Amino acid sequence: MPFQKSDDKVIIQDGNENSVEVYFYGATVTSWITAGKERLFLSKNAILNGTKAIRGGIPLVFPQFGKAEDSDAPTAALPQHGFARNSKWEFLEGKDGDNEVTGIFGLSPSSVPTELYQKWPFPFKLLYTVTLRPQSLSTFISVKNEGSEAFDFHTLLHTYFSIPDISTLKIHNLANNVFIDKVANGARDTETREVITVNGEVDRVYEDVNAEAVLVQYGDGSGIRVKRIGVKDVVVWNQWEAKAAAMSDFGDDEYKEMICVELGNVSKYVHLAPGETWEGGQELSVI
Ligand SMILES: O=P(O)(O)OC[C@H]1O[C@H](O)[C@H](O)[C@@H](O)[C@@H]1O
Repeated sequence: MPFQKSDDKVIIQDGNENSVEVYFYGATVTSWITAGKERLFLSKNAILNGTKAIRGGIPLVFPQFGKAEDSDAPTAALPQHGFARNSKWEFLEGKDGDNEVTGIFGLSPSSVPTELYQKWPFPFKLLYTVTLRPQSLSTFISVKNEGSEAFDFHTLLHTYFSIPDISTLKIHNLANNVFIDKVANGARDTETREVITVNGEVDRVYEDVNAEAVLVQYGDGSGIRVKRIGVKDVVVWNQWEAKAAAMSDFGDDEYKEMICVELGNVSKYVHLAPGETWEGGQELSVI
């Protein structure tokens, strides 16, 4: 059976040691196993009962990344990262294809907690398509404006990768892109490094990046190729020691075992006219 559904999640398997687990809460992918190996990070302190966004895996950001900077923005009243990660999605369909297995999840306003939806009351339909192949995982979002006025949104796949050791991590293919440094009060700069290493807090939004894919590479040369499909920006985040210690749903030392490389459209809003659909996502493949 490729789809094992329980009350709170579905596990999608291809019968060849590859699987992906998706919680209905947030449609959060919490595990991706290829060749018997876990590729995503999920905190040992993650809260999985639907009372807080899941700390790890691939939480979905919509319709606001972070907090809106402009207090007049229609998303200004929303909590950090919007409401998609705090809503219970529907598992709409499972497809068992040739060499791939797909789960499709949906979110409509009626499933968003009322107190959140009333802060951004635009009619929309989100579809989230998760496709497992032997060496890769694709995750795609589509956003449809079902109302009679345009709306603006951000969206992001906030992927937490499980890594053996932050001290040997290398991130490739972000050179020559402009970034916003959230650790330096939003200062703008241009990345000069061909190979990014992480030895302290990092929280950067690389805008409109030039490379098709970012490589997340571990000390032994293996890693994940993170390919952009229809999305423009890449966020790199590791909260490091002090912030990790201050987070209730994150282990004190776990910052050494994870890196977030997040693809989406967050430096500028996507403007969506009535009746229009926007689509974008990522393909993660093992290197
Ligand atoms: O703690 P959360 O609301 O899940 O946010 C976690 C992180 O998400 C993104 O990576 C942002 O760039 C960070 O500034 C933020 O701290």
